Formats: sequence, structure tokens, C-alpha cells
Amino acid sequence: MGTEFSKRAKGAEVKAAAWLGRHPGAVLSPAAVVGSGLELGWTATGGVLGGAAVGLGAWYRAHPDTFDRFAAPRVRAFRRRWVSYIGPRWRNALIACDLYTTHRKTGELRVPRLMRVQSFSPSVDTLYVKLHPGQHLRQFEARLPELTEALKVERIALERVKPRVIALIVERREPFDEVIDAPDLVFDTDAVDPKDLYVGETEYGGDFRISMRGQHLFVAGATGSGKNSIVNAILRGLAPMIRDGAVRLWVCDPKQLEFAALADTIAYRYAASNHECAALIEDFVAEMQTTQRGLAEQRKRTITPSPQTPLNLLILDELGALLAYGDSGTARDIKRNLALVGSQGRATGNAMIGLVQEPTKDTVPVRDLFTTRICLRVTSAAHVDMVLGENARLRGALADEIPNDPATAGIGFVIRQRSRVPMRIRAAYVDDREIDELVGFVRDGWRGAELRVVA
Ligand SMILES: Nc1ncnc2c1ncn2[C@@H]1O[C@H](COP(=O)(O)OP(=O)(O)OP(=O)(O)O)[C@@H](O)[C@H]1O
Repeated sequence: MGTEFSKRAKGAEVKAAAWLGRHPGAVLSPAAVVGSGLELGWTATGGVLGGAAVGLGAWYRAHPDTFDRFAAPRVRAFRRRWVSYIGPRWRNALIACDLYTTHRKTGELRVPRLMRVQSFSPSVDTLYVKLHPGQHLRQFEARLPELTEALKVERIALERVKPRVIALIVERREPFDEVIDAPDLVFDTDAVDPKDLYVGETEYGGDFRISMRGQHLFVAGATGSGKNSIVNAILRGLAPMIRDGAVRLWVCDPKQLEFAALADTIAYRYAASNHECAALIEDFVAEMQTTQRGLAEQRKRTITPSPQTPLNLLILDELGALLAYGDSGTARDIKRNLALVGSQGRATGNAMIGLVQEPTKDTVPVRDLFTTRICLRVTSAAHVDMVLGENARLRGALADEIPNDPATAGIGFVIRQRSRVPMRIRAAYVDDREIDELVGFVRDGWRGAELRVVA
């Protein structure tokens, strides 16, 4: 005998009770207000509510950092839950896209329930959805274009969370629709802070800045994703220090293409073949160890970048190629040396920037040596967590969904240091003319070329 199905649907009052059980706040909040009004008086209750609103407003104005970290995601998620994805809208969208099941006997439409909305950033929401028996992630995959239109959003990606629960990662809009100008060259070394270099903008409308002092930067991105613009923006920021010898560039460029302009001009050292690169890295480490000994003799903990004690910046294009394709002895030496730089370079002013096209099993172990990681457009969903860490994609880092189009080059994700949630960024674009300008500036100082220099 099969299971018996009743022809009667569940009672409305039962459904209402279940809904209230799942949304206790919907009853408790008004009840608390009414209770407080009756008990303490309406004026006092109004005062408390008004005070709370003013307090929230003051927090928003006075401490943007902590507000964005703690309050904004909750406030945003609440608003989205009850405005953008409110019951009837959600239900109609899913029914329109055929993403429901029908009860065999009663004919009742069963729409997957929206369990929870998270909104870690202004442009992306994560919706946790409970599937009904008989449904699968694949059905959602097949109807994704329709669902994207029905919910009126830019893009949706899917993840399976656990049995019968999937997550829809909804990108509501593209915050970056314009190319961001390259940073201006600054004339004075004193005006440069290597701990605070402008690289581009964040989706919050602020500057995206990173430190190259005691930090190591890892940038992953498929070909054409704009990896170089990040490096070039950093170099423009450091220009006067490079000119004065307070920053030295050690460049490994196996493609002999991306950084060729720096080769005989402003790079302190430049290497192309795997063997040359390995030797360059060896020298970089040897110099780091000399600095280390010098610091120990002088009983100092860290250097102050200057022409006497420069900040040494190791730029590794195609890190994957260096680690994977070279003969295994060379690759092993490189790995060992990078680990030394990663662990000891902080005090000695030795920093590195590693660029990879595709995170692979060879690059993932060294990834942890890098303190700042950026994931630009990648070709597979699996790459995102490999670069940014577990659950980064689920929390909205849809780097694999960035279109392969020069119009979106330079867009990617970083994990925010304090809150650990992904943030969408766009790097400024440094074109060939601006690279030449940088090279001219460093080589000839301000006298040489006609420069666009900000004093
Ligand atoms: N930050 C940016 N903003 C806007 N457009 C950009 C940006 N960076 C690159 N582009 C555009 O994308 C194109 C490809 O960029 P680029 O070749 O620098 O990418 P890449 O990731 O460094 O590639 P590869 O892996 O081949 O070295 C550029 O020619 C430019 O038109």
C-alpha cells in the first residue's frame, strides 16, 4: 500500500501558527510596544523608540566603520526581507518560473520557502531557500535567467548548503559602471605612505587602499581580468619612493610581456626564464637575511624605508607557472624561498605581489603566505573559495560570474579585514601612456618629461 494522501489542504490557522512560530519577532515586537505603552505609558514608550532611532542615526554618522560592520548588514537584510523578497513577491516570482511543486491530492501549490536573507554588502544578498521534496538545485539552474528577470536583479548564482537547502546569491546591481582613473603621481616621497596605497574604489563608494609594508598581496584573475592594473596602480602610488631608491622592484616576468616596460628602466632586478626567476628570488632572500642581521646588530625591530634601507618589492607574474611548470627542483627552491619571505619579510621591508591566472593545487599552499588576497574574474566557481577562503562565494564573492568583457575588467573581491565578509572592488585602470609616464617620472624625475604631477 502506498502512502495515503488526504484531499484536504492544511488549515489556514495552522499555517498562520506555523508562520508565527518561524517569525516570532512579528508578534513579539508589536506586543512589546503595546505592553510597554500600557505599562509605562505611551510617552515613555515613544521616547524609548525615538531614542533608539536617534541612537542608530548617531552611530551611523559617528562610526561608519562599526556601523557598516555590525548594524548595516542586519538593517539591510531586514529591509530586503520585508520589501524586496516579501511573501507574495517571492511566491509570484517562483510560480512564474515554474519553481514549485503541486500537492498530489489537494492540488495546493507548494513554493520553496525563503528561510533567511543575509546581506553582507549593499550589492549582494544571500537567500537561503528550503526545497520541497521532489525539487533540486538543477531545476533552479535551468530557470536562472527567468528567475533573475522575475526578481528584477542583475545576476543570481546558486550553491547547495545542505540537504534540501540551497542558497541563491543575488547580485542586485553592478556598482561599477565606469572605468576608474589611474592615481595621480605624487612628487614627494614624504607624501607617500606605503601602508596606505590607493588601488581603486570599493562598492561602498570609498577608496580601496592596501598596504605594501609588511604585507604580501595575492591577485588571482583569468587572462584579461585586469590583474596588471592593480600592480600598476601600486607602482604609481610608490613612484617617488622608487625614484629616490627607497623602494626597489624585483620583477619576475615569465611572459616577458606584462612588465617588460619596467625591465631596463625602473626595475632594480628583472628576470624572465624560470631559472633566472629562481636566482632572482634567491638573491632577494639573501638580501632580506642581510637586512635581518643588520637589524639584529643594531637591536632594531624593523626598518624605516629609505635609500639606505629600502623596501624591497618582489613582483611575481604567473606565479602558477613558476611553481608548476618549472623543473621540480627549481619549483621547490622557489616555494621554500617564498615561504621565508612570507614569514620573515615583515620587519625587513620585503614584500611580495603574486599574480596567478588560475588558482591550482600548486598555488593554493603558498596562498596562505599572502596577507591580502584579491580575486578578480575567475573561470570557475571553485576558484573563488580557493583564493578568498571558505564560504567566500556563498557570502557574495561572485568572481566567477563577472562577465568576460573589458568593460568589467578590474572588478573583483577582497575579504574585508575586520568583518571577514567579501567586498566588491574595482581597480583603477593604468593605461600604456600612464605606465610610460611612471617610467619617465622615475627615471628622469620631474625635470625630464611633461608630467601630470600633483605636488
Ligand atoms: N582596472 C581596469 N579597469 C578597466 N578596464 C581595465 C582594467 N584593467 C584592465 N582593463 C581592460 O582589460 C584589458 C585586459 O587587461 P589586462 O591585459 O591588463 O588583464 P590581465 O589580467 O593583466 O591579463 P593577463 O592575465 O593576460 O596578463 C585591458 O586592455 C583593458 O582594456
